[in-house]
Amino acid sequence: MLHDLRKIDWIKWKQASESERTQAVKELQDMLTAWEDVEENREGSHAFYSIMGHKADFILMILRPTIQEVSDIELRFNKSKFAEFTIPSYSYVSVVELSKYMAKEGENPEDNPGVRARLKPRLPKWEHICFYPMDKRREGNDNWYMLPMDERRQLMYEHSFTGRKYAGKVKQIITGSMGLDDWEWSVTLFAKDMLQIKKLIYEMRFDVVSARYGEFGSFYVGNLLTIDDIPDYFAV
Ligand code: VOV
Repeated sequence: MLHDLRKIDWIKWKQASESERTQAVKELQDMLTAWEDVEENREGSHAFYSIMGHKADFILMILRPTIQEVSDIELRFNKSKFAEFTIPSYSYVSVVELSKYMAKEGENPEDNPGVRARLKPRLPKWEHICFYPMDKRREGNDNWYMLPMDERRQLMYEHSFTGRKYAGKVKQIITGSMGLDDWEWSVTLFAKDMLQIKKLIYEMRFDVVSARYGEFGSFYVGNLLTIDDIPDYFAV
């Protein structure tokens, strides 16, 4: 998975001719339409959201079965007319992975339909997004990686208990990035009501796994941008 966060160079955008802007918007819409087909065929997924605040103007998330496919999309995106008006502000590379805590002994995970669906997630097109990277702490007595497996499993169970209270309200996509990027996981949350994200994260702060062992990077939050919303969003 690639999280690609960029700013729009609004000055350049406003200075461009009407026909250049139209071409750029159309190229973006065409790319999103092509990715929707990929998603329909269950060969990947994507998300496109505007981002609030100074850290970025939009986030593009791309999920594909192989890293080469993700790279190709990034390259094609960079070569588009639309990308000429963007300035990279953050990016994150990670991979969908199966839990070591929930695995059932003796079961081939590929035989479990729930597991197969987990390996090929379809990002929900809910109104709001929240993305941040995180680590598990390794400091003095608070070293997650020195805890016995049973204790970690119990703490993760408590974590999932809090999370499950938000079923239908917040959907989480946790992807692993050890060895791939600067933090250990990316956390991406989707919600129909942004306040549910805030409530969930607040409640989780009291779970030992977050209170004692969680370390967090910058938070990015924003709103869904559909293909039909795009012309209005970029109208100047
Ligand atoms: C909708 C909320 C929600 C739910 C239901 C949920 C459930 C679960 C389950 C069942 C599991 C374990 C198995 C697996 O699926 O991997 C996890 C795992 C994980 N989680 Fe989670 N999580 C949520 C939400 C959720 C949030 C908001 C965060 C950020 C923490 C915070 O304080 O800001 C988070 C983090 C993680 C991480 C980093 C891992 C991997 C830990 C590892 O050491 O491997 N998570 N999570």
